[in-house]
Amino acid sequence: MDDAPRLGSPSPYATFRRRDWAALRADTPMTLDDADIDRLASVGDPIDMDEVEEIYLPISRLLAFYVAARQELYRATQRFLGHSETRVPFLVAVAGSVAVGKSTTARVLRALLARWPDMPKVDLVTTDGFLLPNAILARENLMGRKGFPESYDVQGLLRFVSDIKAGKPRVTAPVYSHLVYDVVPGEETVIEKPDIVILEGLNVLQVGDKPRNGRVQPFVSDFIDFGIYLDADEALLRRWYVERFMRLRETAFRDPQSYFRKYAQVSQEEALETAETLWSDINLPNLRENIRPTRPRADLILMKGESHRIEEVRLRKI
Ligand SMILES: Nc1ncnc2c1ncn2[C@@H]1O[C@H](COP(=O)(O)OP(=O)(O)O)[C@@H](O)[C@H]1O
Ligand SMILES: CC(C)(COP(=O)(O)O)[C@@H](O)C(=O)NCCC(=O)O
Repeated sequence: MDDAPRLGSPSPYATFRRRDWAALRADTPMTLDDADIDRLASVGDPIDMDEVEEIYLPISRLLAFYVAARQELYRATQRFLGHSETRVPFLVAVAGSVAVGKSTTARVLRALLARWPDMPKVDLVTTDGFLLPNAILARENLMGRKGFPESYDVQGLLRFVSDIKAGKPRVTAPVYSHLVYDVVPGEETVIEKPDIVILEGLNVLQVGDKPRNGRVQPFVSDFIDFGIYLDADEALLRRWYVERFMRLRETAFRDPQSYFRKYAQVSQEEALETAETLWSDINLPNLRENIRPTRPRADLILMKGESHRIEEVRLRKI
């Protein structure tokens, strides 16, 4: 991984091989069983008890320290201002390429954090709900740019995260359906009085555009308390994307409502070609131009190898 700062200054990250990271679990108890773990995996993204014990329990322990420390900082400001103390939700971001397995990571984290002894309320939101509807993307000639910064309602997403951090008791987000490949009109996710929100998506560590009207543009990453970047080599990501597409042909694409239903009918070769094209024309350029450049902004970088196993962990130490 190349996250070293320029000019020979020391890396801001401490790097761990899997075994060394696993030891940092210390005495964190395991609160999930095999059935929980099976339920949390996504299509084509396997996860097992070893992965939870060796990778995710140390992350859960680390996050407990971060949440307590962040809360103490808020309290300091509130005391200074003479305000009565209120809790401010802690925002965790999970970023990374399409098909890297962000949704599994986000779900496992949610399950672990929700079982901390103080039973925090943990909500999970994906940024795809803030994609512009297909009707607008088509009108703006952006259907081939889904997932790129210009395909999102950035202001809506920004309002959503700033409302959460401002302690608004009820915040809503639009909902995206992978099945119909579009935002679902009238549907929403409701977030009420969360302690922790996990925000998962391609763009959660991105920063705003160039200054406009003399003002620096804020972005979602301004509100993130802890950012995780899930990474893997491009060749693996491509393989996982294509394999998932071919597996979905046997399942989700058979649904008459599926945007990709045509690909459940065509030949294996034609479906493969489509998956390869979606990867090389949309998802790979987006990874290179907009997603991977945000990696050095993460607090924790998880590097996956074959079989989706996390082989290396980098933790920001400065
Ligand atoms: N065309 C599709 N039809 C149904 N489900 C899909 C489709 N594409 C992706 N998914 C599912 O949507 C979820 C999010 O996928 P993605 O945005 O690629 O992120 P990641 O793989 O990093 O979790 C995954 O659980 C995946 O299995
Ligand atoms: C919906 C996505 C943009 C991911 O959105 P996210 O939740 O990360 O904001 C992505 O899964 C996607 O559909 N990309 C478009 C190209 C494709 O069909 O693979």
